[in-house]
Amino acid sequence: MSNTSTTTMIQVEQLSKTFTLHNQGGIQLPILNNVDLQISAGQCTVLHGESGSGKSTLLRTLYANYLPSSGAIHVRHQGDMLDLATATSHELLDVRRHTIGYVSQFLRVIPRVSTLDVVKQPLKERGVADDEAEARATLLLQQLNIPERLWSLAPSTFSGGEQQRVNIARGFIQNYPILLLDEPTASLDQKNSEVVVQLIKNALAKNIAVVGIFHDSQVRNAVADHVFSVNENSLHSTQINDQPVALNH
Ligand SMILES: Nc1ncnc2c1ncn2[C@@H]1O[C@H](COP(=O)(O)OP(=O)(O)OP(=O)(O)O)[C@@H](O)[C@H]1O
Repeated sequence: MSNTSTTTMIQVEQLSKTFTLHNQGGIQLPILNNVDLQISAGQCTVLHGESGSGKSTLLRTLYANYLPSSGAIHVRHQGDMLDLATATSHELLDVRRHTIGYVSQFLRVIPRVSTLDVVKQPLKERGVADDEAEARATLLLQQLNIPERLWSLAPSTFSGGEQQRVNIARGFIQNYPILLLDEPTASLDQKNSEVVVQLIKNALAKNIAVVGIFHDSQVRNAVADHVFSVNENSLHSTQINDQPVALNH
């Protein structure tokens, strides 16, 4: 599943994140402590660790949802390395438009916006012609088994699994060089999980760097090139003689 490219797409250095609970007496919650991590093009890095260890916090910090307390997150953005910890808000928006895609577990639904438009939006924002955006959205919705009768409806009334698939279609519609996936198969049945595995493999074949959290061990083992253990702050390869190593928790 990986190719030979080793272009570094994200270099995390000594990243720490402490939450301060301002409405609870200013209590400090240290979550990430001096994390070092390198993410390469064309490879899938899985964040692993027990519940509450900080996997989602790390993923969100890589998307600049959270500002690091200290350390650096150097991202390859349009040929240069940009530190998200010190980037301007304008630069962060540009990174999100062109370089990093993020698929959260839950779709943020906008009332009255159709499924097709929700999926097309990232391409439209980049000025891609409507017929091209529509063709790509249609293909992804078909692949993800969203019935055509739902495409013109706003996804607010959809089931959890349908909403998650719309969100995945939206995340995969553009070939972001870096794709962050937070439990993309959490609400999906096996058939649709397999579609997501295939989409991830296709992305890796296009040299996209994927970072994900997958509680489903089958999905994790099917896509992981490396596992980053958030508890131990260590990165290890999962490939031994081309056989992924099973992680049982
Ligand atoms: N915005 C926030 N403010 C305060 N504390 C937070 C915030 N986000 C996360 N935390 C805390 O950080 C810790 C790590 O949470 P996080 O969601 O990153 O864990 P996780 O490893 O993804 O867990 P799970 O596998 O259960 O989803 C938790 O104790 C959580 O309560």
